[in-house]
Amino acid sequence: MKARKDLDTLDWIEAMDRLTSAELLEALQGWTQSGWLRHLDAAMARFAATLVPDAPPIALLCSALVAHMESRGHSCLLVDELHARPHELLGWTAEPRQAWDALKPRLPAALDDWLAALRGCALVQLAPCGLAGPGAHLPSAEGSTAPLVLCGTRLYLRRYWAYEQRVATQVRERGALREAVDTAAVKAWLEKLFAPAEGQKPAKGPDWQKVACAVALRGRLSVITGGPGTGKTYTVARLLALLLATSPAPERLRIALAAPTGKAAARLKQSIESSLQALAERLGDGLDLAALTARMGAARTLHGLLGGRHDTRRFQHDAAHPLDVDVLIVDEASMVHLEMMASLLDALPQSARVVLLGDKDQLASVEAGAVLGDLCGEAQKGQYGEDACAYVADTCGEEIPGAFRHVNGPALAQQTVMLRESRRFGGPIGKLAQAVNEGNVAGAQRVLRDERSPEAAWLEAASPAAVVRIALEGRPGAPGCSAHYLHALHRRPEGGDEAAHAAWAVEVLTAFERFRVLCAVREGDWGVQGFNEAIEAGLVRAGLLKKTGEWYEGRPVMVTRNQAALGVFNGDIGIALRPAGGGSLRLYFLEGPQLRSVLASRLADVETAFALTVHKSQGSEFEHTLLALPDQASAQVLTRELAYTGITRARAAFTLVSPQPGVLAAAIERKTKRASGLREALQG
Ligand SMILES: Nc1ncnc2c1ncn2[C@@H]1O[C@H](COP(=O)(O)OP(=O)(O)OP(=O)(O)O)[C@@H](O)[C@H]1O
Repeated sequence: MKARKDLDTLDWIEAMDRLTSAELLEALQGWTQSGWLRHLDAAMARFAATLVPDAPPIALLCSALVAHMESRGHSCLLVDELHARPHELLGWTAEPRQAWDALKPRLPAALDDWLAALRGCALVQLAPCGLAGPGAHLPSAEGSTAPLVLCGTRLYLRRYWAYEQRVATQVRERGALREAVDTAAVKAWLEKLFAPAEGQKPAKGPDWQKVACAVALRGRLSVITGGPGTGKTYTVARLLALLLATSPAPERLRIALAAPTGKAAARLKQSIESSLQALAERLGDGLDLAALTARMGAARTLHGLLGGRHDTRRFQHDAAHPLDVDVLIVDEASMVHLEMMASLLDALPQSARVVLLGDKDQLASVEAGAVLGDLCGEAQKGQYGEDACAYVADTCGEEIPGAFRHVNGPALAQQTVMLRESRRFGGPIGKLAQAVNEGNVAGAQRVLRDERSPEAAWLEAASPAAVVRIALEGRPGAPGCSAHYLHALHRRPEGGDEAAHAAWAVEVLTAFERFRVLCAVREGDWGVQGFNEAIEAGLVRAGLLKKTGEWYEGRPVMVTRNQAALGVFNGDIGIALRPAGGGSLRLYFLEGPQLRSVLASRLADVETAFALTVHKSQGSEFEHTLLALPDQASAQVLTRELAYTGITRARAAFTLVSPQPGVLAAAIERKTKRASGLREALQG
């Protein structure tokens, strides 16, 4: 009896000490003021408390943290991870870690209690794990307005759960649709399209490019992944030719090209066009590839393609107003976030084919989701089933090796092909990228320290001043630096000759594209802002730039907001120049070979672009890329994907600059894991 009484007392003391909702909201407010959470995160918890006044504190805490995790790119909050490893999940060290540790004893101790509290709370709707089933992917279908959705131990903001369900449904349905294929005709065409050029050795093992082409031909959705220079666009150009050759009504084939940024879209178009041109020269009159090129039209940003409207998440094109296309090619798919992918797939007519191209190992989108990574997580292994192997044998005359076969391979794996041989990188940069990608720290360090290969170099214990020096003077053995485009700028033609002026502007812009400083972070001496100021000041000191105000001739800028009316998009990079014959500064952009300009004073949302974040550099390449890795960046920033993406922006030379050698190892060892239920939803 006494023991019972003691227990009651303990329970009572424990209950007295339990955190109240008011205390939790106050703690969140404090965390916001300390900069550990965003204001929006704490506001989410307050909103939840208003919506459901008796919501338990753990539900309010999770409301704030699910919003916080979304801002860090996660589609959901892993409640079990939060319970078991809160510091790692939140990336909190020192002070915030102590704040969490002080709060934790006042929360229920067991994960089951957390989950029970969430399940019993009116803020939370329960959903099955995996794909919720027909109709259930529409949030309104359940008539619930709960702002959170719990699937097992994954807690979502309702919107993100709905996006994930929409993407999974679309991918599974489209991935299973097969087009009728005349295998004999396709085989004959593939042989022509992929015939090795004179003197070229045939591919060792299966020609994955050919396989990718055949696979994409028979499905309504396919994924072609591979590192830089593995021939993704080369392959897709051949797919378009194959579609033209085998379509019953080729003259009516509507093809659209798109990418997340304007720059990537322009590059895709240029690359496909040059591939088609080379192919046309080789094939002669057999196929009217010139007509195909003409019909492709401009490559668009995904935002532009879908008809993005100002200040709304909705697009002109959606399930009710689908896109007018038969074939959609989307490049740089690793940059496509979950919400955009849901909108894109919704807006595709059932009859259309979509081909996603991208490098699954690159940084995922800035916004939440890691869709390409989730779609082709197992691409390395192939996992082709009997039917796919037979189809490949019939159309490509290729035997898929046993290592890439699987009796029960996932459905999407049958429509996914990984290209494995880089045609661009063979030397040190390729080796370095591979070592980083494989998590091989010693291998990466060896390449960077090998003085016999100046293509890749490492200033291991340097200061930010070393970066500025290279930007100004270059590095021996590496082409390009920031000063070079200014030498071009000073060769400005006299007079008002428009053609001479345009040729000069192209020369300046092209020279600028040869070199770039890439940073892991935005702020501080090692960040984009610090380097932009320091490089600009250095160029002024060297007499190469005259800074006459915010806008000055030669200022390179990146657009930071879409301004469709002006034809400029987030991520576009231009240089301020005076027009032919003088006048107000205009911002000149190069899209492929096309030059265009906008009055500089009309552009408010821009920033100087001597240095960029690695994120913003995706979809671009520079002859010489300098990657500056600080040691003070938060753990989430310095990752393997960041290092790999930075390195693979380099075409001919790569320079790594770090304040101490350990930074590289730390980055390589930290592989990003974005919380998402997409892989599971695609399978279940
Ligand atoms: N099978 C091949 N035979 C000959 N040349 C090839 C082949 N595949 C690709 N190439 C060439 O290799 C280069 C890289 O190809 P491509 O641009 O298609 O690669 P990618 O994967 O799209 O690269 P990135 O990711 O950088 O855009 C191009 O010059 C292309 O013409």
